[in-house]
Amino acid sequence: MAIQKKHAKARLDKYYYLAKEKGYRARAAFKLIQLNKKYSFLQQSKCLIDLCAAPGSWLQVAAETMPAKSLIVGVDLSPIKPIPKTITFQDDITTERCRATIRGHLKTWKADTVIHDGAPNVGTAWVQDAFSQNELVLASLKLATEFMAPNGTFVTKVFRSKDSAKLEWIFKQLFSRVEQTKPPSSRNVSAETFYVCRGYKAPKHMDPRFLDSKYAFAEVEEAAVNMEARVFNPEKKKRKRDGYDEGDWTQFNEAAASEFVQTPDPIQMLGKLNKLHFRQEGAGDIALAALDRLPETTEEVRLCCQDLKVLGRKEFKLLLRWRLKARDIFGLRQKKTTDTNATSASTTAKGGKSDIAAEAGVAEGAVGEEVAVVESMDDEMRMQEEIRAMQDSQSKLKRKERRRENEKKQKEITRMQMNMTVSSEIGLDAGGPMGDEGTFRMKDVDKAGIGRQISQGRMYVEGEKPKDEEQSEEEEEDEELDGLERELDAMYNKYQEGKEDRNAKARAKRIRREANGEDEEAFEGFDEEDEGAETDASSDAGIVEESGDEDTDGEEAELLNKLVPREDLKKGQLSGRASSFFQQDIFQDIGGMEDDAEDEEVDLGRDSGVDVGSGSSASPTLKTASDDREVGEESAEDETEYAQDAEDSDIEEVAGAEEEEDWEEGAEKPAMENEGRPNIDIITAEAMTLAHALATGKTTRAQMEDDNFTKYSHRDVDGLPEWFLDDEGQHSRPVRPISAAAAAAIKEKSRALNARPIKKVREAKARKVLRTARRLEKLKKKSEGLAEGGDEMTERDGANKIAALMAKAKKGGGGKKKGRMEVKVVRAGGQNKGAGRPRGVKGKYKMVDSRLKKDVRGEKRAAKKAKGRR
Ligand SMILES: C[S@@+](CC[C@H](N)C(=O)[O-])C[C@H]1O[C@@H](n2cnc3c(N)ncnc32)[C@H](O)[C@@H]1O
Repeated sequence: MAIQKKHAKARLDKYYYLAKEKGYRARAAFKLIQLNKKYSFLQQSKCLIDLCAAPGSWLQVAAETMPAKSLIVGVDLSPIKPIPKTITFQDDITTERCRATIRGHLKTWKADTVIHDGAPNVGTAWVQDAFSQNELVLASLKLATEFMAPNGTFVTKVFRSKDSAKLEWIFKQLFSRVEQTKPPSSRNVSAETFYVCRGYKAPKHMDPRFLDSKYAFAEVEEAAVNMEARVFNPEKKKRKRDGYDEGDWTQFNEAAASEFVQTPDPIQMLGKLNKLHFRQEGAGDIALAALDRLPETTEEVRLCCQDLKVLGRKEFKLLLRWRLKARDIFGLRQKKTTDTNATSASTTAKGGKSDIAAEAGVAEGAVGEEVAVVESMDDEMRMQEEIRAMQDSQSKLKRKERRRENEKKQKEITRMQMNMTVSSEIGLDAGGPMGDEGTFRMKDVDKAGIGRQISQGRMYVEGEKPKDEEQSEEEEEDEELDGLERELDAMYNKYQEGKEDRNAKARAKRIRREANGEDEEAFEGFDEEDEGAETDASSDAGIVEESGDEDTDGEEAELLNKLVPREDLKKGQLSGRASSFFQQDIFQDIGGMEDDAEDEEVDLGRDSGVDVGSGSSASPTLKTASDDREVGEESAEDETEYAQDAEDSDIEEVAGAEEEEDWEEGAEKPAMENEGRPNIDIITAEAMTLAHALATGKTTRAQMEDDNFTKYSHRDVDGLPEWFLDDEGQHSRPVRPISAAAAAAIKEKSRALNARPIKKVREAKARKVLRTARRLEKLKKKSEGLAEGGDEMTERDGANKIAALMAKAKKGGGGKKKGRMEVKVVRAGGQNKGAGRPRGVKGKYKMVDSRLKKDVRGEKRAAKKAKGRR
């Protein structure tokens, strides 16, 4: 009972209270108000019928919105208390009697609007409810078609269910504009939705079965069946393609993989579903069986189908590519040129070979409702079709593999050209470019003509040199693949957009990624991201490339080109991330950094503010990467935080620009230095560790340079797809060791940042400082005046006055504000017994009694004890 009460209470939302306040009989009034706000049908109506109108809130809204002297008729199973300007009666809208009564009230009039908010009386199961609600809708539509004027508007509530699509189809036959909408006042948890059907076509003749629930719901499905397929084979079997089963409102949705192959909108499907399955539920599911047997349906594909929600770009493309292949094989895809496919398409059209193939005519580009049919077909022909398709796919696969192999080898050669690798696997024999000593000689390459091939962007291994036809075919295929790649990219972006529409988190993630992406690009050409950050940081810490260094040759100069003095960084030679990082106000006015640039490397550690000696040992131990992963992650997070802070500070700068100008001499500016040292804990823990190691001689610069040559140093990014680079950027990066001291410093820095007051507080404080400075300035002028006016007052009087003024100004007084009035504490009891002001007490007073005092003290003691125990 209690639970029920709570539930009922929870339903009392703002619309309930609003309805009460406005005098509407039900909160439902707001649904009509909101619908009318969107479609403005009431203002233009002179005659309205409200079907299922009790208790009458829609009638109330209609009466107050429609023009004066309009005819408004309302009917309901339940009695409706009289409403001014309306006619109401009690009846069942599905009966003939109700129809006759309406006719009696309307006489010769025709309704401009028919509204229906009927709901079957609750208590039955949901499915049952939905069905009778749909019946009610049909009954109301039937009345509407009888009493509505051409071009009239019909508004009805529909519960979302399998049949709502059928209802929509019926509406669309009778009205020129049909829109489905859910007004904000309709609870989200409710399955109800509203259809606003405008422009009644008023057909002269209508089959009575059209609006009969017994036929109507079945007929719609029939009507939507693919007409072409029906011509070929009148014996058709309907396939369940109209969404999910009724009442299936679960979060987990799956569909047969064959449906994914057949759907004209794979993106929507991937976005909606959790899983694609290969379960063959009936013997008739030949499509699924054939798909399951395809060699293209690899383990990887199956794995991707298992959980669609975790698909990344790569997997997403894999599935789409697989779908396209399957569609090719089953003849579902209309290929542009090749004869084979043209033949396949024509045979499909003529004979309807496989069940999927039969759908080819429906599949691509079909808009709206698509109901597929399973054709009966000759088994042998189907087998032949499948065999042929498989053979096609096999030969294609072989060609592709061959090409891939060639590309691999071509890459291998390019790498060799760059002296990156000495490979014996590139399939080049003794006459090849490998010299006697195993060194690679470009001259030999040229002799073999390989160079020319490379420059042409293609490399074939001897003995495999393709014929001209094959080459052109491959080129064609290349182009097609490029196109496909672009198409897949576009599809993936569309899918991501859809995901972002649904999910704010995904949106935020993308924005963050985009922001970071820009910066990552800035690091391209050097090593990878982290190393870039490291060197940036190092340069900030004052690591300077000594121009005349013997060790530094051209290559090293390139490698170290990020180790530039801070002034250069300031001049805008920073990477995107670094510059946004250094825009933080924390970096402004940092003294000593310029000096650092001229200092020896060894000064680094000291200047960096890394407490070299802190910790138990004089030289802090370098922890292993895995030990410090957490810290590393934290520092990465910190960086993002900084980047965001940098943005914030930009905004603040704009906001505070005026105040900045107001800074006066002598006014206290926020300290930018940390106990005289520059706050260089701005850099990452990794960079700190590095600087520290350099400062303490744990590593040398040469060693550092060597360390920069890692497998991440030179990435061959040419021709690599974007998704791959995305993944690489995210996961393939070196993990550098971080010292305990650096980790501690970074943690401390985070703590300091977190402890920073919020912008508003900082602004308020700055304003206060500014005000004080202004007051002091004013006072200075005043005191000068006083000192000069020595005739009237003695020197001492003048000094006293100035001192008093100064004290007042510092206290913040001097304005109109009065000082706080003192509150006198009076002990209750004794002569202060009884009500009223105690004798001899003036101004504000507070009565305390000893008991209360003791109680308060006792409570405090107890709380302290409890805290101590914890
Ligand atoms: C949600 S209420 C309507 C509220 C109404 N629009 C208002 O603003 O006050 C649904 C109404 O449909 C009525 N109803 C259900 N089946 C009906 C039927 N067969 N004939 C007439 N009214 C029916 C119920 O009696 C109920 O009052």
